[in-house]
Amino acid sequence: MAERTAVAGDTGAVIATQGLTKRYRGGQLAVDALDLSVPRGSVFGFLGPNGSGKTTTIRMLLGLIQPTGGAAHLLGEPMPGSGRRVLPRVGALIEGPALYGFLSGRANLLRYDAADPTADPRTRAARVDRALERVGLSGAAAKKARAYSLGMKQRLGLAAALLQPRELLVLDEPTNGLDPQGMREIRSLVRELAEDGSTVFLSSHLLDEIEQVCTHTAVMHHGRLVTQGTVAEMSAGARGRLTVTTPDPGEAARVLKEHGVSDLSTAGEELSGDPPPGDPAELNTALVRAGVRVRAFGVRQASLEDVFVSLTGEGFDVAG
Ligand SMILES: Nc1ncnc2c1ncn2[C@@H]1O[C@H](COP(=O)(O)OP(=O)(O)OP(=O)(O)O)[C@@H](O)[C@H]1O
Repeated sequence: MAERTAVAGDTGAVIATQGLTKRYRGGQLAVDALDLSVPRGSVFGFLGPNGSGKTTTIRMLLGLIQPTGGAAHLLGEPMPGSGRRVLPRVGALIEGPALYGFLSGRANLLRYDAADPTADPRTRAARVDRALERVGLSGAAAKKARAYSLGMKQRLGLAAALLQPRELLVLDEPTNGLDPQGMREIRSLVRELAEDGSTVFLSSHLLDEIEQVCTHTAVMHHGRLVTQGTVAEMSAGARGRLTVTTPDPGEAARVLKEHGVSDLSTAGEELSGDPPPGDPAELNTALVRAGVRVRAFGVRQASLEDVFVSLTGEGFDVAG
């Protein structure tokens, strides 16, 4: 789990929404009264199952679609009204980068840079080379983009977002469709970018990705914000899962139930359940006193999945 925290002494939110709402024309309420606050310097994971409203939120934040209600501020400025002024300070990667397959990686970036009226043409080549280097594509810069793997394309998209220094990076499912190696590369790049001082806001439907990379998270469910805060606080706030390994599972289950353990399940010699508040050592003592032979006893730290399940009463269904 990431241990980094937001930059000390600077609590300004780089993204703030108040009651942000989107109802699509067909009547679908995709985002429902969202109050989001993304601290400067955080790696903020916007987590939710498929269809929970993440992309819709990002599109509203970047001024790509109009909200039906509420307000959004990006870097302290109202959106979409201040888009022209704010968006040059924001790098974005949404729904896969738009690339020309017949051009090399470098030529693609040169085009991106040329489309930016604030970019000095005299320093263009150096900027492009630096961005390629940043994402580890210098060696493949002359290759046509259509020959790139999905991970390389994603990195090229990130390079485009990094041509200028950015205060905020907004990445919509940046590891979607990547193999484990590609995912690792993108995740370590995200960490590096954050270490260099950018705030990174990334959406994901992968719980472990958020746990590995992010300092903060907001959890969405059916268009509503379920919770937000630091990843560490959130996991600490939820009670972990108790597991006991014993050759006497029947007797163990009886004792654990009697001592307030709920949602018990047994698989062979292993039992698991939600422990009651208090010191779990008491449960172990009770088992031993009752003559249960305990081979292993532990409380696994709560994961974000436990938090999600406890707050929504539903499993975290990524296909949902
Ligand atoms: N253009 C649209 N018109 C109507 N409904 C839409 C439109 N775009 C998205 N929706 C619906 O709004 C809800 C939220 O979708 P959204 O794409 O924001 O979710 P998501 O969390 O980003 O999911 P995914 O990861 O699958 O993209 C879904 O029920 C989706 O079907």
